[in-house]
This record gives sequence, C-alpha cells and structure tokens, in this order.
Amino acid sequence: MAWNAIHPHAPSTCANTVSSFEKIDFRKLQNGSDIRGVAISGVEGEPINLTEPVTEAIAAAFASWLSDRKNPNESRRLRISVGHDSRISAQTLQDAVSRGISSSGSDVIQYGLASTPAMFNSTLTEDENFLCPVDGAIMITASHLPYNRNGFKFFTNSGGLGKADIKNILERAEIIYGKCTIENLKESAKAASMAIQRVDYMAVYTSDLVQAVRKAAGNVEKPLEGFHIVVDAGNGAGGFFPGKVLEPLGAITTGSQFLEPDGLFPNHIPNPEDKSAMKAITQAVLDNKADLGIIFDTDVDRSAAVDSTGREFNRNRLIALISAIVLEEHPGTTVVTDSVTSDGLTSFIEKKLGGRHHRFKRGYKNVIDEAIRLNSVGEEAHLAIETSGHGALKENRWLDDGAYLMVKLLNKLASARASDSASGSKVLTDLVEGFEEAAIAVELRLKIDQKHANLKGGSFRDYGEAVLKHLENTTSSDPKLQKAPVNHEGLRVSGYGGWFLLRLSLHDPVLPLNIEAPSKEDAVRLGLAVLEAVKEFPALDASALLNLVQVLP
Ligand SMILES: O=P(O)(O)OC[C@H]1O[C@H](O)[C@H](O)[C@@H](O)[C@@H]1O
Repeated sequence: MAWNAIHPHAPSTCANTVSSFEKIDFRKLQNGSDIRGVAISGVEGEPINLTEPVTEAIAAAFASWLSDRKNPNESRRLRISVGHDSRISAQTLQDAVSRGISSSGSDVIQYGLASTPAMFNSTLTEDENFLCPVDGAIMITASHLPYNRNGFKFFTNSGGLGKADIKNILERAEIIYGKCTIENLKESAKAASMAIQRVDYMAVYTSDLVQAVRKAAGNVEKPLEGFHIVVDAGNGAGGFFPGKVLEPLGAITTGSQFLEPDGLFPNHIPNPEDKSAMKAITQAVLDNKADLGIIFDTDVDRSAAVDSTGREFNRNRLIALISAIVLEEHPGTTVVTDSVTSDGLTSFIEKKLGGRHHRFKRGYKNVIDEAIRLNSVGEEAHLAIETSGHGALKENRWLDDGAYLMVKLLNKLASARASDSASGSKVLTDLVEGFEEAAIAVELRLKIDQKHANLKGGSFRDYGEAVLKHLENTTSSDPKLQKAPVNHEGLRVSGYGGWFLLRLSLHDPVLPLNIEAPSKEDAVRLGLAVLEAVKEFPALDASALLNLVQVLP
C-alpha cells in the first residue's frame, strides 16, 4: 500500500476495510518504553494480539513518526534497520515489520539475528558500506518473557524512544490498522520485496566491541590470551560473544553454553535476575575451572558475571563492581541506579569509592535519562545502571548495552594480565572488597486483582497509590521506622538495621516489595510492618508476604 494510504491523517481509500481483523486494543500493547504482546497462540488466557497486520501497522506508524521528524532538506529515503532475537515468532514479525516500513515509502535493512544494543548502534555507525547510519531501528524482542510473547524496541540516534513516543506510535498504528484492507496487505507485500536489503551489521557491532578492548589494552591484538571465559547466552541472541568477541581477543571459551538460538528457551530463562540462570553459569565456571563467566539476557541489553570462585556479580554486586571501575576512571562521579538498590551499595559507592550514589527510579530508560539530565545541569555522571543488569556508560554514548558492560570487565582482566598484578578474575573480586550485602534480601510481587469490587471501578494505579499512602501513615507513627528522606519512587523505609521499599510496578498491576535486613527476624519485623497496612486492602494479594512472615523464622 502506498504511504499516503496508510498515513494516519490520510482519508481511507479502502471501501472494503477489513472488518474481519481482530479488534485490538493498541494501548494494551504499550509496556513503558517498549511494545510487548502475544505473538504465538497456545497459552491459555493469552490470545494473540501481536498479529501480522497489527505488526505491519506498528512498523508503518514508526516510519510515519520518523518521517515527521525528518530534516525537510534531506531528500534521500528514510532507512530503517530491523533485527530480532531468537524467538520463534521472529521471522514472521520481521517480515511484517518490513512490509509496514516499505509500505510507508522507507527502505528496510534487515540484520537478522541481532542484539538490542546493536540496533541502537546502527543509528550511530558512519559506514555507507553497511548502509549506516540508519534513521531509525526496530528490535523485535520481548527480552526474557516466555516464548509466546514478542515485542518491539525503537531507536533513533538520540537513543531509545520514550513512553510518550510509544503512545504516539500506537495511536497512529491504530488508525492505520483501522483503514487496512486485504488489498493493502497484498500491495505492501509487493513493495517490501523491492525495498528490503540485508546487511551483516553484527560484524560491525562485534568488531566495535573487539576494538574497544584492544584500544583499552594499548592496542594489543590479543589482550585476553590465556584467559578462560565461559559464556551462557541462554539460547538468546548473545551466542556471538565467544566466537566474535572473546576468541579474536585471545580468550579460550570452551564450556560456553546455550549459544544456539532457540526461542523455546529449553535450558533456562535468559535473564541474569533469574536464580536458575545464575546457577547454570556458575556451574559452568566451576566445571570448566574458568577465570570468568558471562551471562546475557535474550537480547543482550542485560548481563551479569561470575568470578573464578563461583561468586556472582549480579544485581547490587555488579553495580558495585562497575562503579568501582568507573570511579577509578572518573573520581568523585555520580552513579545513577534504580530504586531497589541496597543501603550497602550506597555506603560502598560513597564511603569506599568516594562517589555519589543517586538512587532514582526503576526502569533502564529512567536511569539513563536521569544521568543525562544530571550532566545537563552540571553534575557529572558516567554510569546509569539497574539491578536488572541494564547498564549504560557516558563513554559509550549512553547505549544500554549488556555486552559493553562486560567489555569493562574484560578491560580490567587485560590490564591485570599486562601488569602481571593478578590472576584469574581476582582483579575484579578485589575491586568489590568492602562491599557489604545484607544477610536477607527478598523481593515479593504483590498482585492487585483489577476485577475486585474494592477497586470501586478505579484503576489499579489509584489503588496502589492508596496502599502506599496508607502504609506511609501507619509507618510514620512507628518510632522504629524512618521514611527515607530522599526517595523517587514508592515508599522506602529504614528500620531494624535494614529497609523495605514498596512501589508500583512500571507496567503490571503489581506492588513489588523489596526487603533487606541483617537477620531473618529483622526481615520479618519489616514484613509485619508492611502487612499491618496492606491487609486492609482486600484486592491486594498479600499471601507471599504472609508466607514470608510465617516461614522466615
Ligand atoms: O517495575 P517492574 O515490574 O519491577 O519492572 C521494571 C523493569 O521493567 C522492564 O523490564 C524494564 O526493561 C526494566 O528496565 C525495569 O527494571
């Protein structure tokens, strides 16, 4: 279909608009700054809402959004790159995305299996041989979610699109979808076959990573010679890392596992926050007597590591490690993190490393945007990082990149080898010396039943806010508890040598509760303070909390 036929403001030329298309609530596809939906049938209660026509409309909407921002003096057609992770719906959605883009009159450049950070990178690379830079990029991924889901992340050279942009794109997509006909779809298939080009962009991206390590090592060709590093890609898109990054740098990678893309994720959930995933990479390190283990999520924007003794660098401990590296390079700098980070991390960054810990909100885009904002108002910040394993550095143009986070660790290994100052990953373990972790750290996710009468027709957000307000009132009268003086999200309270944070999830009808305490008894005391308040809200499922206070002692 021609671009004007699908432009949101163009009148529909289709007399026979396809009424048989499923009615889709496009707003429900928004997940913060991403789009997420169900692409594969078969899971009870989860009907498909990311169909091919829906996908086509979303891609066309992104192209039209991009075109509205295009420099009017630029005459060349817009170029949009498309990549995907290992999901079983990837190919079908890639085809539909490509049709949507080409129907809007833009060029499609397919990368095939790719990582999310590579897609952003393609908007920055200056290399006409690879048709770069592209004007926009679409990554087809649903990160670590189950096999039946899929979704999209969008990038321009300013970074990932924010919530308001995604809302705008979905509004445009809904209009496009409403005007779509079978005839349009046939035409767009024809247009796509002419506008698609394929490029091995991952070769550029991986070579950038290799060059970054070589450069940091003083232009040594194989700075990781002698190191044994195992990688667990969880059957996602990160299988390139051993062969395309570590081996060219001289590392041995035998024992790396789950490198083959498999969208059914048969081994474990590709998620460094998942306990079984961390157990798998830890075991691989120990079995292979490796110096270091590296694990990625499905689309490689998140990562974690394991040292040669099997000790994990994930969540707060990964932030402590990367902070130590960044603060060596930029003394006194500010580290921006998400809201669920520990008190131990603050004291490590501020007392041991001499930096400032700016604990902000959950959400990788939130922490990146906050770090950029701080720099713009004169506060130097070089690192924005979440406990989820998302992390971005100023030196890497704030690219949210799990692979680049690992590059920072590789640089450290390489420099220790060059100066003969340490063996294995001891140089990394030494960097977090003095970082204290709470004996008990739990996260519970308390669900709000949106159909419950107690919501009285209101939204789950309003209900969640009411829970938080009530908790604030009840805890303020308890002398053993103190509300955190600065807190950007939810309610964070200290007491009994620990703390808790109750907040609204960014996307779900859920109140996540984090508790950290020096002992089980103290964790129970903190849990009871929360339970006391939340039990007055029958639509909130507090059974996990009830369980915790009964089971912990
Ligand atoms: O608020 P929650 O439900 O805990 O989810 C928070 C998470 O949402 C998404 O997955 C984002 O990509 C993460 O950056 C964020 O940490």
